[in-house]
Amino acid sequence: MSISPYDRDLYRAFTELACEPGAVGDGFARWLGALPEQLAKGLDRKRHADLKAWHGALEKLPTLPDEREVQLDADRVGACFPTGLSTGQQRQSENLLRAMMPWRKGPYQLDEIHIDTEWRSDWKWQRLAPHLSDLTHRRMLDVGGGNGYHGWRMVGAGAAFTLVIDPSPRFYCQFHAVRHFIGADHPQGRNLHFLPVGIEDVPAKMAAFDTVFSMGVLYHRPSPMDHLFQLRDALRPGGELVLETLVVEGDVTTVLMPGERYAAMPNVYFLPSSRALAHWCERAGFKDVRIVDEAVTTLDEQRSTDWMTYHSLSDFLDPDDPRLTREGHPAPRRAVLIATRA
Ligand SMILES: Nc1ncnc2c1ncn2[C@@H]1O[C@H](C[S@+](CC[C@H]([NH3+])C(=O)[O-])CC(=O)[O-])[C@@H](O)[C@H]1O
Repeated sequence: MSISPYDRDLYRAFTELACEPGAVGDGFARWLGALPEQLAKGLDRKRHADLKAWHGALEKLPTLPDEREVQLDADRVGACFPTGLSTGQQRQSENLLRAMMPWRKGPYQLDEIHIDTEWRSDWKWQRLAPHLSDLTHRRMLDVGGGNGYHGWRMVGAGAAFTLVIDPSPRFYCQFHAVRHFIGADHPQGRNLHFLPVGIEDVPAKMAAFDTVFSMGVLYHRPSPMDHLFQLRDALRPGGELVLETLVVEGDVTTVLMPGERYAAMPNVYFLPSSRALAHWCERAGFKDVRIVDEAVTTLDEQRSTDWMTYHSLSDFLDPDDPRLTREGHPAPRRAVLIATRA
């Protein structure tokens, strides 16, 4: 079996974790066995017609100077090079990064290239970060982590091992492009891993992660309680869940199931009130459940940019009443919930 250089550190980290005693070792040993098949399926060029072009762009990124300054915090996520990149390297990098558009999650600063993404993902992090347990030395899983923006913030906050899973092969390529700038051999570059799979591919009853994030995923799941059970089972007892999803206003019994589309998105199933969401989490085996943030998404946080030129939130709202989506539902409102696995 040949392992792509992009996935070498992923295998190395899984192999080390598979040697740990108890549930962690057992869970990662099972997952390690499934990795070749999962990677082959997630990166199957027959299923994803554009993958060849994104992969090609990734492979053409120029070799960068070893000396770099990595920053993974509120001011910037990215790296710069004290010796500078040549104009040719800057231009080539920017063209190749643009070949992976649309860039939805970020922003990133890769030397002088500012990737102004559709979402200000840093604002979401800023809202939830004060409520997290100390991430130092923790083992993290980010389910549906997009191109890895929040994963980099977890590494920046001191997490030991962070795994982003997301079934999008475009996000896999974007992640590795950012990692190329941060440095695959940089201590922080080595701590973040990406697997192009969905939550359904996480082995059953891992009980291995100290913290599990699921942000922007629950409303896409046709069976939200099953999603909560899967998140619970990935956590060790006492581990922390960070759950962010679309909600509606209402009491503990309120839940909206929109029609075929919600804010133009297909595959949106259940939008509970935040109190109903907390109740679901308690029923799923979580304790100390608390809603730490609830806010209507603003047009400054999600918008079209030079790096994501398609329609965005303003196009999905009722032009006469921005409190409603164009389908007549309440406009997107998101809650962040933190809970502990009982
Ligand atoms: N079965 C699945 N399992 C896991 N992930 C999935 C699945 N199906 C789709 N996804 C992925 O879930 C992500 C949802 S976006 C949230 C990104 C980030 N977390 C954010 O909070 O900004 C939604 C939003 O824009 O908020 C996408 O990247 C999908 O590819």
